[in-house]
Amino acid sequence: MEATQTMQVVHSIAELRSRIKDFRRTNDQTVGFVPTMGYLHEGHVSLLRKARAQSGLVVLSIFVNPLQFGPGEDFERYPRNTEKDLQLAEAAGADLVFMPSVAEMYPSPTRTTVNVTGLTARLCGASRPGHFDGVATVVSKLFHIVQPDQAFFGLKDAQQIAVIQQMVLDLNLAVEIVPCPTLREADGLAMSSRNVYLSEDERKQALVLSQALQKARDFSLAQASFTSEELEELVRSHISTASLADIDYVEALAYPSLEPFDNSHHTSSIIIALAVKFGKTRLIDNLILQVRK
Ligand SMILES: Nc1ncnc2c1ncn2[C@@H]1O[C@H](COP(=O)(O)OP(=O)(O)OP(=O)(O)O)[C@@H](O)[C@H]1O
Ligand SMILES: CC(C)(CO)[C@@H](O)C(=O)[O-]
Ligand code: BAL
Repeated sequence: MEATQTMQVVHSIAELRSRIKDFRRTNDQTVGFVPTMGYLHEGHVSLLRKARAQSGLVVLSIFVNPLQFGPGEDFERYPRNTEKDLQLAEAAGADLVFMPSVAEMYPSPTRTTVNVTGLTARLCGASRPGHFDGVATVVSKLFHIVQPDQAFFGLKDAQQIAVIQQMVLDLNLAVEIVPCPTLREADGLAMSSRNVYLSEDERKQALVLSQALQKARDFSLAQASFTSEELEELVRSHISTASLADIDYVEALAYPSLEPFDNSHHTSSIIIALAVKFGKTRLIDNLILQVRK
């Protein structure tokens, strides 16, 4: 297959494998992979563009993975728009789109799961028990199916990247994980498929998230050193100015170890990660600071 051919959509694992095999037989270029849950926005498009620039074949997956949703979460109502997704994917240069059904990915109750310990103890791992088992399991399956040289992930899900990097290391998977920056709306809100759930008021108030992180960045630049508590308090107090915000967590940790730190002098990279609910909508965002020594 030539990278310039029109984009192809496949639903079965066997067909995807056969197309990638054909590409590998006739090419020595790399395969780049962008896993998503669909309802694509510019954040996803930026991952596809990066994959396009670096790979001979660009594979996109669209699969809302039931294994990573807990009871009472939004699996059934997760937004879907296949027609628009395919238009955006083609414009961004995807070659192959893999859209399996749940039955194709999980033909029988799965008895094998991938559990990354330690890194999943805090943040979304603590708030969404089992979530990262679902993510690591489906990403591991997708990596085995696609066998990409590189896989592109957004830093909006920074804990997810740390977990997947650890899984790749521990299981000797032959794929390079490429972390990509968070794309934001013009006013600063991190792009997310779930933003569509927000009411007009919630959307306005959700701005406090990126503002709070910006305040934390300014504070960190103005201080010779600081503690995690100082950063967390600053972020929490700004978010609390929004009456509709219900904080799930705000945590400052070393990154990518996701271990607590006392004083910024002791670590080189710090994440301030947050999850906040507006009504039924849970949004995440984060900021990664490189600490001056
Ligand atoms: N704003 C963004 N900028 C860059 N990458 C992003 C952004 N939002 C999501 N991604 C990345 O796109 C990939 C697929 O994510 P996903 O389909 O869950 O989208 P999402 O918008 O994060 O959805 P949701 O917020 O509902 O979980 C992940 O690697 C994710 O980190
Ligand atoms: C990586 C992923 C596609 C696995 O379902 C999902 O967690 C996501 O969209 O970030
Ligand atoms: N981007 C993370 C997918 C989820 O929230 O399940």
